[in-house]
Amino acid sequence: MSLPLTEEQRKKIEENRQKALARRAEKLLAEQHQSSGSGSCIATNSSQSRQGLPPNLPGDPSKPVNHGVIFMQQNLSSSSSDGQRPHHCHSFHLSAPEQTERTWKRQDDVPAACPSHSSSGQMILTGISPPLAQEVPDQQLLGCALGQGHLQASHEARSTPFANPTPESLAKAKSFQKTPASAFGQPPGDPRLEAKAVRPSTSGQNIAGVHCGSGSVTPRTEGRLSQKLGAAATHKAVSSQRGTCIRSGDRFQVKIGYNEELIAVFKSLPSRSYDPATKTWNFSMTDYGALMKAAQRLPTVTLQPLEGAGHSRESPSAGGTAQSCLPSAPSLAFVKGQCVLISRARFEADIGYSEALVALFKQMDSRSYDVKTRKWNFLLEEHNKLIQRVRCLPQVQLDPLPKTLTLAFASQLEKTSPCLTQPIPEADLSGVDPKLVSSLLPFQRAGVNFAIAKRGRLLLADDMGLGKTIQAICIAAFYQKEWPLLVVVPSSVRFTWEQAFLRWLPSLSPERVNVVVTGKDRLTAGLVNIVSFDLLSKLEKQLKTPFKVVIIDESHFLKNIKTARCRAAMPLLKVAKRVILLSGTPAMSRPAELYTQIIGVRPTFFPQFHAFGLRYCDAKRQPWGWDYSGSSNLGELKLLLEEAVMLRRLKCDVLAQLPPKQRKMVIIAPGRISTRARAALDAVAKEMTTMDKTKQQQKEALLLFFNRTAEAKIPSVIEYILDLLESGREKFLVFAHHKVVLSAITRELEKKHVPHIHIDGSTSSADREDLCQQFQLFEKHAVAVLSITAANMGLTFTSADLVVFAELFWNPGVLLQAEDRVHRIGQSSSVSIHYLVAKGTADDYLWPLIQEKIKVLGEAGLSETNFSEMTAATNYFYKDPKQQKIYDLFQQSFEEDGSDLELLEAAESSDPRSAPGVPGNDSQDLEDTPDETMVTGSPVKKRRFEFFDNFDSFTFPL
Ligand SMILES: Nc1ncnc2c1ncn2[C@@H]1O[C@H](COP(=O)(O)OP(=O)(O)OP(=O)(O)O)[C@@H](O)[C@H]1O
Repeated sequence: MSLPLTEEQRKKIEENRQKALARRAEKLLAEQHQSSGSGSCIATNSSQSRQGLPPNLPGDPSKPVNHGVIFMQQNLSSSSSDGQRPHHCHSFHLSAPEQTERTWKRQDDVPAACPSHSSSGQMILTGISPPLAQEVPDQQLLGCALGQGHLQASHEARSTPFANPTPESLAKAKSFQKTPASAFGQPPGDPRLEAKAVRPSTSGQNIAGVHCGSGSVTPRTEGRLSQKLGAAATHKAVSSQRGTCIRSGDRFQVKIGYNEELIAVFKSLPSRSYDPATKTWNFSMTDYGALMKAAQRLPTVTLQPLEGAGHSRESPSAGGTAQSCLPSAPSLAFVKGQCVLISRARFEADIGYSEALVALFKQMDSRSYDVKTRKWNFLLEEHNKLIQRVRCLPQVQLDPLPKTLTLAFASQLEKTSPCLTQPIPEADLSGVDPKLVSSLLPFQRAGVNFAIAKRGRLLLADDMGLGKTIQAICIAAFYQKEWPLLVVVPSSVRFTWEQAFLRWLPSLSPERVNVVVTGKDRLTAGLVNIVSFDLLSKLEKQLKTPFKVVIIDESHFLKNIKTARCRAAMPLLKVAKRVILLSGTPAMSRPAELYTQIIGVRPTFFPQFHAFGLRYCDAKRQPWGWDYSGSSNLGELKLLLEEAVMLRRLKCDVLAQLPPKQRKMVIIAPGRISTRARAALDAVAKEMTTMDKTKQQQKEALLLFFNRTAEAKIPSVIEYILDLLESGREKFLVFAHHKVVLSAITRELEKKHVPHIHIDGSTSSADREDLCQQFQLFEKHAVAVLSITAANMGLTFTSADLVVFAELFWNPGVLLQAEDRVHRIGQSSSVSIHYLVAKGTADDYLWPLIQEKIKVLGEAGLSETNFSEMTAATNYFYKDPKQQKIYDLFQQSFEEDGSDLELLEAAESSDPRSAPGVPGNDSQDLEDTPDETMVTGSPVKKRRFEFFDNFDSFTFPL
């Protein structure tokens, strides 16, 4: 056991250690000099030294880039081994001799701004060459010494990583402000004491002197640097970092070198803004008083107040109290704020306190004071009067409502309208197809009226499934005289729109509807021209005369102004007379997404995005530019949208008018079917009509056709699902039959990281239940990929209200049961069902077949479905006699007793790739195995066709 060291021995060791550290620092400096030749600092790379110090973010406003500020690393001899920066300055003994131990470096030369520590936790000094240090003005040096001055009273002292002020470091920096009080043995937090402690006195005694007074130091004076420091230490007022406040409009900026404590103060001020160009902070005048007060408490800072603002630190009043040093009125009294709309009739003044202003408010007839918000509000008709009067108050700046708002609410502002809410007049729809008009639900009719009252320019933002299509067609038809009409839609629904026009406007000849399918097509070939967003951007140059009436479906696709689709569409909207934007989710995450849609409808609103961003996106200046991802004044934005741009009804608002189920036939893009798939389909169809086949061969051919259809539809199905997700559909089911389709969908969802579940014939009963529960509980978007035959019964998915059938199935009972996974007890919404139907495939026969069967069910009182109306109205039926033959074949095959089971079994055992004479049999990527091959003999398979015995799906009350 060794004897304890004597005091003298300890001192000696410490002295030697200090010397060694100093030598090492010098050596490092010399090395750095050699390597860089610039005299800049060395950033050592001890991993320990970087702990908790994130690398500098480029342009971080808190980073003292190019401030020309130095910081100091110290190695003092008092004890503290916790490795933390001290919070109390009494452990900091600032004296010349001690400072000779310190080395200095220019912050902008220090990548990590962090001292190195030896593995034992001791700091390795880093530094710059003495000449550089000598160039630094004294007050900066001392400013840094104090500012960074959590001078570590330890051998393990660490410098402050001020280039990377983390929240913790800032918090510590703030806590340092309390140091003076602590230094006097006072409990921290007494501002007056603190102010006294830090305030330079007229006697010339400075804070450094005060602090040093209590410390013991080893007198040792070496070199010019230490002399400077010594001088600095004894002349605090001279040495503290000096800065000035400069007025700039209604704000003021602070010109000063980098100082961590001061930055912490800056960051605590609500109106702060950092200008990376000038590398200065600026503030609203409302924060002036607070800033000066806080700056006065910082021993390291001397801030020259604004001209005419009263006393500065250099000329403190004789009394010497903190308060006496504060700049006084008039600058402090300056208040700035803005008017904000709070209802269709009223606005409030969002502004700080000013006696004169309150006196003025009290003169307004419509004044009202909200005790909760502590703000005054007024009728809009007094807006202009108030603004005029406020302009006479020199210390007040109250910004009026933006011009856009005054235009939108002109009738209230100018008091031209006697009542607040004008009823929307009933539009005269006598010129529109009566079939369409009579089909409109009451809320849809109201939507049409609203649109016409807005002269055909609006954003119709009804919830999904509320029938925006029928309303848009009706509005457009009201302006039929101004056609040709342009309809821009996601490519997956081009043909659905064509069908909708034909369905709702029977007077419109099908030849006059032009669906643009390729980049070679003409954009103006029809009276109604339907084009996808992507093709529009390729074809808009074709346009010689602009369209006067334009519909944009899923208009949130235009949310990003930089996209080609947006660039192509916006000029068209600007010149069109009528603009009907449709979206169930106009903004999915932030108000900025609404901008293009707002100016699409009202091009004069907020001509500059920046003005919109400042008001509604909480725009913040960042070193890399403006950040518009936030939100502000949302109440006002809502009022503006409702007044002049948008109509939005939610499903729950109009539930009573909606049927419990709404089915939609979605004609998916034939263009997406590859040439090879098309050839395979044609070959099978031909074989079905030409060859004299046995019954078995016929069924095989039919199943092959069914399988080929499945693979041909995959790209369109995936496109449709992705469009649904992009449109904000949160939860839905996708049913398919073939494994190849189910797997392709699942793969795509995995690729896109969309939460999903997958249930097919191979999923065990226990897993099904678990997956089902998972889906029910998913809070955000999720897709359930389900086998039509393996998941069509016994499962509840009421947390979704949309079912998509990627494939048709010949047995409508199975389809209806599948629909009822969502439409059942527990469902509180109207359910949408989308059947994806591909022309030129087996769907051409399956779809009418399903209609027929459903009709029979309906006649037997077993179904309330409206399938047939959809098909008949859209002229879906085939006309070619050859097709008739195939249809007959389908019908015969499926109508024979037990054919379902037989066919399915045949399908399960068939391998279309091996079928003779079928093009594309060499396909590598096709897996035609129908679903459920794994469950041969399972009760599920037997049960699935017993739907006629299971009426629950038709009779369950909601
Ligand atoms: N008045 C109506 N009469 C008959 N069917 C209607 C009516 N209104 C809507 N539908 C049907 O409801 C279904 C949903 O309508 P639509 O597709 O227009 O909704 P949406 O609001 O555009 O939904 P999404 O935002 O999901 O596209 C369609 O099948 C449509 O034909």
